[in-house]
Amino acid sequence: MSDEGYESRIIDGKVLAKKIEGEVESGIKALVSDRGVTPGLATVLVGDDPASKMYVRLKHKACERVGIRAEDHFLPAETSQEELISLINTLNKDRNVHGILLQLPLPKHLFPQEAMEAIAPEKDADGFHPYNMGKLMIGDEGLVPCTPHGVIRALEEYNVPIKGKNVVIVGHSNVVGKPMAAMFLNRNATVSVCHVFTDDLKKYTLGADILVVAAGVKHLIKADMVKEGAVIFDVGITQEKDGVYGDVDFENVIKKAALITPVPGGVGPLTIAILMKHVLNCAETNF
Ligand SMILES: Nc1nc(=O)c2c([nH]1)NC[C@@H]1CN(c3ccc(C(=O)N[C@@H](CCC(=O)O)C(=O)O)cc3)C=[N+]21
Repeated sequence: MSDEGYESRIIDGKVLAKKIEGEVESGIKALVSDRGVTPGLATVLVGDDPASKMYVRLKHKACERVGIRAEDHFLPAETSQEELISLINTLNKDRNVHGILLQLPLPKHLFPQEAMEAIAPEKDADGFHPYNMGKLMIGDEGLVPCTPHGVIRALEEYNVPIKGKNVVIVGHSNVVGKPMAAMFLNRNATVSVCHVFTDDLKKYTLGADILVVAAGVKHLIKADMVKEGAVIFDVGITQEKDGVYGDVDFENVIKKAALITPVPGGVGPLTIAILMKHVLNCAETNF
């Protein structure tokens, strides 16, 4: 690696996202011409949190690029659980809606778990429904969460072996850490999941051949915490006035990493491209 510049160590999420979106676009063209079906994604946003609004907008723009019909359902912050479930039931029955995305987090008075369970499992583009999560857990990967799916796709793209490798995941959320661990276990990696209560984080991260960090703590991972030659995915996003920061101290950690994702321009665009792929998959299997 010493004769290569740092550039080559960077996993460019935008480039990979473009490739995936190209595949999705072709798949959609085929579906439209073979069956006359245009995939549809319904996004549901409750309340007007600016970050959530931006993420939903990014997803709609991606839909436009690949040829997915996107509908935007905006509910005011004071919406009741019953009203939210009622909208989801309507979308479940709508034959032109193949994927449903309930943007998280929800306002505090609502129950996200119950709302996600209301989504028809076959329309669960996010892969958050307990049915899809359960299938993932037993090694039957259908609709899986987009970010972990994107990480696996990137490893495949760069021919990084997984079987028998030491994988360390920092963060045990239902949306990233837990499904990520299941996907690596399904591929026979040795998996450690660290989180806020982990006693000595560095002890684990130093042993990682593949490190996935999804803690939401700016620059949590420093250069002295990673192994030389590690492959590192930074899932964190901390928005500050002067910019967006990841969970990894990129400038310094890149010197030791074989491959690393930047923030922004890494896992984020990849996640959105995979979401597009899932909507296509939903439309292909359920029209
Ligand atoms: N049901 C649900 N599904 C989600 O997939 C979901 C969600 N809720 N809630 C919030 C998180 C966050 N998320 C992001 C996706 C893309 C970028 C992304 O593409 N970011 C760009 C721009 C970053 C910036 O400028 O702030 C980048 O990283 O380059 C970021 C964040 C999806 N989420």
